[in-house]
Amino acid sequence: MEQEEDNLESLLKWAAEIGVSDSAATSQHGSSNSCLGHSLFVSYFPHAGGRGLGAARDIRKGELVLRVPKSALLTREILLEDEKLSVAVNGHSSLSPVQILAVCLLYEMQKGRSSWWYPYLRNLPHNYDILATFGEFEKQALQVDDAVWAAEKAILKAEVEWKEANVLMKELNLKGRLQTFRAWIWASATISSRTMHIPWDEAGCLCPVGDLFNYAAPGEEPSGFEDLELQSHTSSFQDTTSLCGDTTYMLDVEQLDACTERLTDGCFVEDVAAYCFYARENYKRDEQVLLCYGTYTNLELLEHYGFFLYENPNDKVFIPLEPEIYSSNSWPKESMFIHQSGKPSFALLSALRLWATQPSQRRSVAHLAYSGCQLSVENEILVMRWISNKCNVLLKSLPTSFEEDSLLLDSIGKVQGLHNSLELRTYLASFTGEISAFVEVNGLRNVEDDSALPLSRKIKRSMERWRLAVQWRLNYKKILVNCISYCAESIDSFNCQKIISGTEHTLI
Ligand SMILES: C[S@@+](CC[C@H](N)C(=O)[O-])C[C@H]1O[C@@H](n2cnc3c(N)ncnc32)[C@H](O)[C@@H]1O
Repeated sequence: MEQEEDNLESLLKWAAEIGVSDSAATSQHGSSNSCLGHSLFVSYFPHAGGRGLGAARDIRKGELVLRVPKSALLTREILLEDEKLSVAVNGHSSLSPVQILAVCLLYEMQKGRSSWWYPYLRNLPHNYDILATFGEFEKQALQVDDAVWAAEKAILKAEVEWKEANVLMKELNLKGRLQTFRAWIWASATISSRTMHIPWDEAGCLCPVGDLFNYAAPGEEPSGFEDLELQSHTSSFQDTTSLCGDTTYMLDVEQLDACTERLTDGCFVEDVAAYCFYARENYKRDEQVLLCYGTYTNLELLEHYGFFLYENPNDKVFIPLEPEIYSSNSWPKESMFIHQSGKPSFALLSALRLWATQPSQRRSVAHLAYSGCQLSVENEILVMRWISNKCNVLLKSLPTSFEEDSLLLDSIGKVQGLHNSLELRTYLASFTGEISAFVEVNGLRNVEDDSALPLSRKIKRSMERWRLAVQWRLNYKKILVNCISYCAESIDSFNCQKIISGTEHTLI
């Protein structure tokens, strides 16, 4: 712990020396022991990302809170100034920019203390929980086909990319441990979860100190109109055009445009040749200052960043639809889903209303369906029943129920609090099912009775990924449960309308 604090202190000192600053006054560069203190400080936020940045004072929305000069950004371009690396990389033009950045990163790690980036590199996380790190047990614990496939794809992609880069890593004489799949996953996860967009390199850059911001999802779209759902990634800067007051250190329109394109609250600003980070909202002193990395579902967050949000306004559940539904409308597939709240998306409702209409009548009501109108009480009840039934079938097709998962999650939480293999074995002895399978898979069944050794790091990591998988599927099921309630409430209200109007066929 003390070592970590020392490492962090050296990082902040080094960053100050190279011009990273959270102060608008450029004169502070190089003189301070830390690049932070004016606007930000590093702290630990146990329920929102762990290590992150807090507000050192009250901060107004739109204020510049951190600037990282171009020379401090770790890019392929800078790392390839090393001649040996550059010559070797030149012979491997088939590797992607991200693969090359991964090799460059591992090559830089090999330099150890002699690397110019050492103060930064040694503060990088040692482990990640992105989908590509999931073992078979953890992958299956996701239960939902789409998620299991996403994990399989991510693992396969990492393996293929690693094998492709292997020749280059050998040529560079990387140490054995830096050539392993484990090291590759570490480098890929570092890139996936920490790089920021730069206009001149699609692999992005690592941004010292700037990569300490934890994530907040972009808020609701300003108009609330769901067409915006069709843009898979929206910017949290959309509503900052009304900024007022002292604009000296605030986002100007051009910067705003630049950042909007990049879809985050931070962007590279050419004029000042620095990565600039702006407050996405007003913060009170000591609150965590968050950054929007983009618009992601929970599965996407897990895939690329190794975490997800319990409350994610951009989470979605896709229910399987009959081919005829897809062919009877022109909505893109990805627009037909259920929101985190349980409400069917605009496009899903529109598509189902049309599909539930007699084929001979579809043409005449299509314009109403596409503009979001309900077609008739009967049609609406049919649609709600259909969605509710689909959700029920989907829930029943999964190996465990919402309630069972909640209990399991409690047990995993308790297990994570245990200290050694003996405690673990004793606690888990009474369990069957998935818990028992975890014990088996991790070889805990054969632990000696008197083993009071602390749990291995490997087991703790595996347990954390298992917890993530169970929590993810629980959130997924919660959306389906919410949707069933939403449909039931809608059906009740339509039945009331039917009674009042005395007819089943009126257009609403
Ligand atoms: C760019 S880094 C942010 C700083 C990071 N916490 C650190 O200690 O270096 C992104 C990583 O932080 C964690 N993270 C960020 N936001 C989070 C959040 N809201 N909840 C949980 N973890 C989060 C995830 O592990 C993610 O991959």
